[in-house]
Amino acid sequence: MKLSLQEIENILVRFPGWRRENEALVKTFSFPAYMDGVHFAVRVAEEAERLDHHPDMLIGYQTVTLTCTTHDAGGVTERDVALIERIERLL
Ligand SMILES: C[C@H](O)[C@H](O)[C@H]1CNC2=NC(N)=NC(=O)C2=N1
Repeated sequence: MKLSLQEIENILVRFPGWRRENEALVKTFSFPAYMDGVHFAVRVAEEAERLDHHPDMLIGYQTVTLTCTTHDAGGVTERDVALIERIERLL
């Protein structure tokens, strides 16, 4: 079930750097080099497979931007929160 705007705001307090953009949770991660971001993206992909919940990933030169939304629900759900929790633990 989609979380309300208020629920999302309350959750975001626990996750520095994450923001809400429309119907998604978004964060841009910075890395010293391009391949560091690529390796991070692979680890995120492995975690996503474990959870069966998959973020959109944009790999930049020294950044990776993750966009987490639940397509089936058309917005942010607890599945996205579980995913960003796991992603933060990868760092
Ligand atoms: C059957 C399977 O659980 C669903 O198709 C999953 C897979 N990964 C997914 N990932 C995301 N981001 N949103 C979804 O709705 C979604 N659905």
